[in-house]
Amino acid sequence: MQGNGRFITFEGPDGAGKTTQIKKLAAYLKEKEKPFLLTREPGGTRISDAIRSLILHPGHTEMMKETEVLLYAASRAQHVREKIIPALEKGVIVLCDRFVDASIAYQGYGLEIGVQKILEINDFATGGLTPDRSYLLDISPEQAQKRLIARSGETLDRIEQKGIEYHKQVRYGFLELYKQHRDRILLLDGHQSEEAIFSLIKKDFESI
Ligand SMILES: Nc1ncnc2c1ncn2[C@@H]1O[C@H](COP(=O)(O)OP(=O)(O)O)[C@@H](O)[C@H]1O
Ligand SMILES: Cc1cn([C@H]2C[C@H](O)[C@@H](COP(=O)(O)OP(=O)(O)O)O2)c(=O)[nH]c1=O
Repeated sequence: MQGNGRFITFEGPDGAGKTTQIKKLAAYLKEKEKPFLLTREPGGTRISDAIRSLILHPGHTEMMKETEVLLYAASRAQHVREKIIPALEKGVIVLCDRFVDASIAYQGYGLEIGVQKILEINDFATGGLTPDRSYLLDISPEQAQKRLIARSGETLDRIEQKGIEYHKQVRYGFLELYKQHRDRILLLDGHQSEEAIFSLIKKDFESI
């Protein structure tokens, strides 16, 4: 860990409820007057947000998987150095919607690039920064798809548009990560109610 802050990430397939839960934890910290930073990947800085638009653009169908991996890592490198580490050094609690685990699940497993390659690239990108705690929301691809279509009837981005097989592979990747990092990752069943999930997160957060 860097500095005195705590680095907390939220992970899981699209539609699992990460954004909902991270906002609840942020509201809880605000109420307790604890300094926190709410951020997300890809994004979080001006440069990282520009990279996000490049990656998720629905028209960029010709994007090579190697390009995709490096763009996520480039976005992360900027985010870690410009925003996350300075906040941790000031003792701020950093809540981040997705981090390296997402690259392992989506690109390592989903795009079949392999975990080792993703780890090498991301180790360079992050300088070895690892979350203190990660909340992994698990959900079936079928349920996730229903939620995404219901969510404001928005158009699905380039990743969300990929088929159900890709998303099954991503979910499998996240569950494999959990098996290897039980000390860092708390697995939560995303099919439960928002309140039930948050009470588990709150209880865990208070204990770390
Ligand atoms: N536990 C839950 N049960 C039912 N619907 C949920 C739950 N959590 C989130 N949702 C809804 O599902 C959709 C996706 O949730 P969101 O938090 O945006 O997921 P993510 O950030 O993981 O993609 C939203 O419309 C949200 O209101
Ligand atoms: C951070 C990251 C995200 N992604 C993907 C997952 C999402 O489909 C997309 C955008 O993430 P996100 O903004 O979390 O989308 P959502 O709120 O719908 O869950 O980027 C990767 O494939 N690799 C990564 O390293």
